[in-house]
Order: sequence, then structure tokens, then C-alpha cells
Amino acid sequence: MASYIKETETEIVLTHPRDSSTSVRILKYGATILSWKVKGQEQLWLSEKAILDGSKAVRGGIPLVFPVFGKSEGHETSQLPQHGFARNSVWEFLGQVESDPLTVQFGLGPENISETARCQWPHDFTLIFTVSLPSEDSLSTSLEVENTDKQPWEFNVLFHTYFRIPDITQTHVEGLTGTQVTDKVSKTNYAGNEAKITIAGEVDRVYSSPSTPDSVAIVSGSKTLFNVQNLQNLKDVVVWNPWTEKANGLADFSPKDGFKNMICVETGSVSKYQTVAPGAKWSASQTLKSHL
Ligand SMILES: O=P(O)(O)OC[C@H]1O[C@@H](O)[C@H](O)[C@@H](O)[C@@H]1O
Repeated sequence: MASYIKETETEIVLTHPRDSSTSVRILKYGATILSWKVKGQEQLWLSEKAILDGSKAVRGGIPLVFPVFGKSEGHETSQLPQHGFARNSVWEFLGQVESDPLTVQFGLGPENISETARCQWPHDFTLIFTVSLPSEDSLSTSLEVENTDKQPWEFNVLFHTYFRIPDITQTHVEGLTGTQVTDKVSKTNYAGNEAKITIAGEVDRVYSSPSTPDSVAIVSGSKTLFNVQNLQNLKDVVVWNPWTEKANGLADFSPKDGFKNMICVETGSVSKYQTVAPGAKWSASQTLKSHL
């Protein structure tokens, strides 16, 4: 394995071959991306109290949501905890699959998940999570979902990205007009026509588009910090910031005013379940671009 991929018992670190100040650190637990650095600067928010020992999903970075997003009564995923089991399972590191761009893969199957999760969701599957560094300032993630069962089953997928930002009060999100919004805080649904989505309190919304959005931008003042782009099969975007009270209630959220320096812009397929037939595959991907 090339020297720009380092593996320890618990983590993989990739360093960009042409620029060692770009790197990505992935925990095998959850295949959770913990850190993405561009020009040596951290782009993701990770709680100072994030638990990395495999006893709890990581608070920050990019946890993976599969096979369910929320809680849905009466559905085949209804026994599972919120966000499913992918973020709570140790993935197998499958190694490098490409050198340019530097690309690695992780795999998860029924043999890797807990007995409890297996009982709660007794389907056969293979997940392949691919992480690559297409350029010095971008990070791509993709997830392939394969049904290795004899029956079709339904699922949700989400890349739960916590972006690190200088100041939430100066930050807005663009690119989500023409969407349908499910607002989990006000418990309302409405048309998403705001050109600029600003955050001034707890926000927990799903923006659903009829087609995959072109690009979602996270902007500070007049400067674009990030674009979430090259979206494939990801028609929903969750915008989440816990603000004061919710952050206080999350034991692993630290510092408590850390909500000022983070925004979750999570691309997924969550407003409807996807169905995958026996033997079939479905995949989704995103590229995060930093404008540092
Ligand atoms: O605390 P968790 O399970 O990591 O979830 C954090 C948040 O994740 C978001 O994706 C959800 O929309 C929120 O409702 C949720 O609070």
C-alpha cells in the first residue's frame, strides 16, 4: 500500500499524493470520516466529547446513515434505532482501489453488524463505502447498496456531514429553492423557496427535490465556504443545527456553544424509501469542495 495511506487498528488516514496538507481520517467504526483537512485546516466539525471507542455513534465528522433515517412505525426498519446501524458497526477496510485520485473502500455486511441489529433488520446486504480525494480541495464519498437477499427490501441513505464554519450567525445555505420542506422543529411542511437559508435557532429540516440538486453552497457573508456537488441519487438535503437547548441535551456535544461553529448539510435519500431488488445494486455519491 502506498505511503499516503496509513492504516492502524482503528483508523485509515489518506494524504493527498500531490499535497500533504490535504488529508482525510476515517474511523473503521461506522466508516466515519472524522477529519478532512485542506491546506492543513480542518473542514469538518467534530465534538471534543465525540466517543471514538466504538460504544456510540460519533458526534461530528461524516457519520453514515443506513438503512433508516428517522423512526418509522409499521415499516420493516421500525425496530432499528434512529439513523440505523451503519454508523454503529465496524466496517472492513478493503484497501486502495485507485491511485489517481487516491481512492479507498470499506465494506459492511450482515456478519459485521450486532446480533441485535441483525434481529431488528434481518436482511442480507453488502454496503461498499468509497472515499476519494479527487483534488487538493475536494473529498468524495459514495455508497453502493447491494441486495444479496432473496426478497426486495427498502432503505434510506444519508451522508450526515458536520461542516466546520467560523460563525453560524453569518452563515447561510443556498441552492435549495424549488424543494418541499419537512420542518421537524415546527412540525410543518411548506415549499422551500428561500434563496438563502439562515440559521437563528434550532433548525432540523429535510429539503426534498424532485431531482437531485445541482449544487448546495454553504456561504459565510459573501464568501462561499463549501459546495456540496456532483450529487448522484441524493434528492434530499437535511439542514440541522441543534442550537443552545438541543446541544445542551446531547452529552457528547462539546463545547456546548460548538453549535456556533457547525452546520450539518446532509445529502441523502430519506423522504421516501428506496427499494432494491434481489441481486440489484443502488448507489449514491457526493463531492464536498472547500473554497479555503
Ligand atoms: O443525535 P443523532 O442521532 O446523531 O441525530 C442528530 C440529528 O441528525 C439529523 O440528521 C436529524 O434530522 C435530527 O433530527 C437529529 O437530531
